[in-house]
Amino acid sequence: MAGIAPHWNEFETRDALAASLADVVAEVLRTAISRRGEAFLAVSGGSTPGRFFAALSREELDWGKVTVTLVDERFVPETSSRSNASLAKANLLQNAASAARFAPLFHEATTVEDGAHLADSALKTLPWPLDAAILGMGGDGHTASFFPDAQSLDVLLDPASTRIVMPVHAQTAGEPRLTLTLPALVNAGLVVIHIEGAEKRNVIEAALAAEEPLPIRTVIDRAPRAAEIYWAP
Ligand SMILES: O=C1O[C@H](COP(=O)(O)O)[C@@H](O)[C@H](O)[C@H]1O
Repeated sequence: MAGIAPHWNEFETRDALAASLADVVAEVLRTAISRRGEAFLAVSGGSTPGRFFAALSREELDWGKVTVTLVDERFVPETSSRSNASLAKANLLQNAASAARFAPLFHEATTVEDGAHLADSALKTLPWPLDAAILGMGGDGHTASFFPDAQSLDVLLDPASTRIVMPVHAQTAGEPRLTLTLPALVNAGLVVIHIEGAEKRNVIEAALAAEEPLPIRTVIDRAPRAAEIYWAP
């Protein structure tokens, strides 16, 4: 199923991208606060969002009315260097944004399945839909934790899923993971795919051209509004 074509936003530098994306997301959060009294944002982990986090953390808005969660997480505690929660807390929930509430995906549990149930219940109490989902993408075409080799990928990408958080097992992912489901992500008011470098641009262009979609293509195709791709070399 081909969906709405994404909209490309291209920048000469990664700093320019970060500043522009931070301005856009801050405005989305301000508008949500004025419309419904609160705002809800999901961000990615990985190596890409650092500059964006730093710029967004300095935006002036009523951060006390903002809830921040993650699009995905490794099944590791915040003490791990691989924790996306610890990355977001150290880089986004700083400066003005230190007043925001953080809703983690990781919960102490014996299995990632139990942890995902705990996260699902906790996140169901939050003000859905997301106002903005800021996705990244790996060089293999995964986004959130929708890895091409994930077990039951079709369940994770089920547009009719009633789950918000699901466990993920994928050989290429390293440890087990937790991910927001496809509907939880694509129904955000703003869906951004933040990628940097020629290699990732090639991956996304190939995914958009290919017959057999990679997970990134499924997310783009299932978004009810055009996904916004933010790219810099
Ligand atoms: O595993 C992950 O990787 C992707 C991409 O990360 P990057 O280091 O290539 O920027 C990220 O979007 C995702 O949230 C993260 O868990």
